[in-house]
Amino acid sequence: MARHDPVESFTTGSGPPEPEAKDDRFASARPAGPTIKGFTPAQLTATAIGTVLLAVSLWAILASLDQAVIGVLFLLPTLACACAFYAVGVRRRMRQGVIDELAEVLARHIGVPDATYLDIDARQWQGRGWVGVPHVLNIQYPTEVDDSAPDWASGVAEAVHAQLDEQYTVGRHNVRGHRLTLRDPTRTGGTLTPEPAARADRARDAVRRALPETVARPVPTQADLTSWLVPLGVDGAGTRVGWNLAAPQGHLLVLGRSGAGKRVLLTGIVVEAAARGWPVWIIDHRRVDLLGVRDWPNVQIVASTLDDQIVVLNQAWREMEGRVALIESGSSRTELEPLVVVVHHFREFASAVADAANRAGQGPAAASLALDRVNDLLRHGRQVNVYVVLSIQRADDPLLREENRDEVGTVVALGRLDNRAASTLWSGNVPAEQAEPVPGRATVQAGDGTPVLIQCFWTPDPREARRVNDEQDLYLLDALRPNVVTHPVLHVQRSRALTDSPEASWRVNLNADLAEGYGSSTSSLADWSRARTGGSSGGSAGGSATIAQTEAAGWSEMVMVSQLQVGSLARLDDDTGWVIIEQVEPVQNDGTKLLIRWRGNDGAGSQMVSRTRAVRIRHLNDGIY
Ligand SMILES: Nc1ncnc2c1ncn2[C@@H]1O[C@H](COP(=O)(O)OP(=O)(O)OP(=O)(O)O)[C@@H](O)[C@H]1O
Repeated sequence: MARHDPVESFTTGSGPPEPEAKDDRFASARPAGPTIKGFTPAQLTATAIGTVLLAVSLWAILASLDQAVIGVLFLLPTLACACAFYAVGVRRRMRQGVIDELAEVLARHIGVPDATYLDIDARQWQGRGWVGVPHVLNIQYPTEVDDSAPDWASGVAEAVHAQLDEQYTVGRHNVRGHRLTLRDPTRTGGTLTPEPAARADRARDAVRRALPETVARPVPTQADLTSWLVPLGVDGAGTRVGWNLAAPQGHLLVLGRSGAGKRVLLTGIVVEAAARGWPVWIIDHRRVDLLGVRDWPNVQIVASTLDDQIVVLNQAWREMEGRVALIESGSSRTELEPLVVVVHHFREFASAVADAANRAGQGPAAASLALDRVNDLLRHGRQVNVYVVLSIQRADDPLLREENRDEVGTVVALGRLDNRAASTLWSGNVPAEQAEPVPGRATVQAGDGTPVLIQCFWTPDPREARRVNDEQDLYLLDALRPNVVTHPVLHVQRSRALTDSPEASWRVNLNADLAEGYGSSTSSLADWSRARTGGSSGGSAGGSATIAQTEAAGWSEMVMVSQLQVGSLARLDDDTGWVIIEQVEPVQNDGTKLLIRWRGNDGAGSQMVSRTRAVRIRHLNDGIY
């Protein structure tokens, strides 16, 4: 297995990242206690309840003195007062909610650990319905905050403007007291924060002119293939924007509603990873979205049933644990090649796993298996070069906990996000322009960098391209397909059939393994990965033994069509299935193709196939079928 040297072209460095240093500037800064001016919502609610009780008691006393009518005359205005107290309490709570959200956004913008480090005193609520917006804001921040930049205060005003959709001017910036006062423009002079709508319109027009609607994925050069930067698309200036696995947080999160372009983007990522010779494991919860890459070289498995998906996730986790053990026993991270684990439609997958666990009568720990495993992979995977690509529909999905967001280096949000989701996702660093409703149009943020608008590369679905016989797409796929297959296909190997009961199935899944080839084989996936990385460098003696064992037993492999021979047992495509090759002839006037005549279970046929297409063959003397 090839070692991965650092690649110079990386902007953020490549190769195994060092653990990041923690920001301890605020270690000694005590969070300011929240300052709530006037009555709290709870006090107002208590007053309302007290008033109701008072009114009812008064009425009861008067009624017992045969003065019920006078009692009602007392009761009605007092109840009205109670309602008013209650309504004011509710409004207070809603205003407090607005300020809490603003504090979250500002905490990220200012760079304090969380919202409790800020004290925001919001006053003069006016306009905008019943709740209103504050026209004066006093923001007290910790002394550790670096507010020396000349545009620091106006930057905060802009962040408040983006969150509350109201213009502010900087009323006063008390640098010594670490207090910033923002006011609405009618009360004080000063520079208005620019209107987001106008800013966004200008930026959107510029981007619309610059970004094309379809950009075919460029065929990787030799230099690209040694890089850990996986191209995602192009920005308005035509510069490639990529996912850098070697960045401090290596994983990738893909967000987007139905039809936004997740499948196309994931197909591209799989193709790029496979071209670099990295193994790819796919959990495709919709079952058919990524089926098109099932026969792609180096895509070891596309798990489309829930049972298989559970096994693949579990095995990815075990693989990670195995790699950690290798590192603990002295191996170097640079000996471990990247393993890319794609979890497509994570929300649905996690829910389905929870349902399966409940059906099987398992406890809450089992129900959160998918979530826990993915969290572990996100947290520790990159230390051992196991990288997760997570796709999910909504940016505000509660499955994406804040700490997960910190583990994910690159986020691609396809399509539009609402303001709230955007400010949470981009940590207050909200992009000036929203993605247009064009498939594949996305906002990308790498680390804490500025989010950029890109058009994701178009990568055809190999199955679909074959089905509709789209010549251009087939040509592109031929060029993208790796010529060398470094990782064999895998299948789920279970100890026995899954027919007994949900409980038995659950247990069998947890103990199931992955094995090479389509048939039964003894080598486990974890062994195989380690074997490839440690084989010659002494990383895993057990792994080397596995390869030898596998080769003695024989296994299926991918070859180019030009390598097919008469008598080969080959799988040309999904339609023909496994066939025996009877003849291989050149095609007249087209040196790029070969005419293949074959015979299968359902009869014989012929087809013209590109010489460079990779097809899977099985060796007739290996005895595994
Ligand atoms: N990068 C792109 N360039 C050009 N067209 C694209 C691109 N991405 C997606 N499309 C178009 O949009 C369609 C829908 O894309 P895709 O299937 O990837 O969406 P999706 O987000 O996976 O949807 P779902 O969640 O429903 O599976 C594609 O069939 C394609 O026609």
